[in-house]
Amino acid sequence: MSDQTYLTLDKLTLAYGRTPAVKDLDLAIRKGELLALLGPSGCGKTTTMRAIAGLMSVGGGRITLDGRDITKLAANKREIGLVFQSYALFPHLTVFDNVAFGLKLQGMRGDELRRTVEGGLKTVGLLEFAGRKTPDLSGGQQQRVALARSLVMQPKVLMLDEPLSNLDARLRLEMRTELQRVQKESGVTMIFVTHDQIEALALADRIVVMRGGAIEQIGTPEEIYNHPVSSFVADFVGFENIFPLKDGRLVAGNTAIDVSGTVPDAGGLAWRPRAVPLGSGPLTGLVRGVSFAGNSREYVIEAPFGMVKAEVDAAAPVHSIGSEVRFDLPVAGAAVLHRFG
Ligand SMILES: Nc1ncnc2c1ncn2[C@@H]1O[C@H](COP(=O)(O)OP(=O)(O)OP(=O)(O)O)[C@@H](O)[C@H]1O
Repeated sequence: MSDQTYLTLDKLTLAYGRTPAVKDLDLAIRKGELLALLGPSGCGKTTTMRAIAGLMSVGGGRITLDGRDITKLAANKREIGLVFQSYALFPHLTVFDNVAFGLKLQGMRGDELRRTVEGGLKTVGLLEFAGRKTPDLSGGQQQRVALARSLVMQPKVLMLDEPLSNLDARLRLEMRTELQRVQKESGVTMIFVTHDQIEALALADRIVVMRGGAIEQIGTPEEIYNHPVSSFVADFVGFENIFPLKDGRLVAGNTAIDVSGTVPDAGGLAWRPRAVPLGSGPLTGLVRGVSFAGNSREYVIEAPFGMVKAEVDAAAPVHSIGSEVRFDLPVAGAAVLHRFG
């Protein structure tokens, strides 16, 4: 991956009629990067992707690809590939002919066509299926045909909209690894849209978390997972205990929470259940729920200021439902949030 910016969105503003969808979005994507657009439904991921692909007109701002302003360029001139949730394969054509389709339109024929299509099928591990009709393939295989069909066109950027959401859990895992491998091998710059944080964390080089048509945070999976900047991102990546700071104190409602450690000057603090020790500490609560999760046990504790979730080793002493338990929210184990709300 080069450090140079390859695709740039500059103050991009998008709307459907009078309904704004994306506002003043700035984003710089590097060549060869695998970038995830992550966020809840309606945050503007698909709209952003459609604008990059040239499928919707831009209300304001600029899109630059490989040094060229493509803001107003027709979709078919942008050299951007798209793989949709529904693979949109031709059912009456073989795998080979599906992958060959776009190349033929460009006038490629004969040996060159065969070599290119076979190369694409090899990349996605489907060479032996070249003669099959696409309805006779599994969902994951169809997805790979769609991927090969886009890859052989050698797009400057390949965009995938919820690429794994139609697959069952096992296939999704398999395709995740596959997508990552194909991206690294082909070196193509890839952007994928997802609302699944696990998928984004597992796959992407960098994640863009979107909220309400704007970027909430950009970072590596480690940065997003360990250092969410806001309560919104923390909540999205599985911090279940999130509290605001007011006047240098951690609070829930109007109640101050006694944490151990010095509270920083920030918008709030967040703990994953794993970071909440049980059995000792300055806080007390009642156990309202316990569930066994293999290596660990998950507790729901009712404290005077609200519910707290804790996860401890399954081998640790069990606290039964209804019992009082001591616990801690140690500042040292918290993610410090710049913004709350
Ligand atoms: N065709 C449309 N007409 C009017 N408004 C639209 C249209 N498509 C999307 N919107 C609105 O634009 C905003 C952004 O939608 P968008 O589809 O980009 O979100 P998303 O993050 O991709 O969501 P999802 O994960 O549900 O696909 C939303 O408020 C949505 O209601």
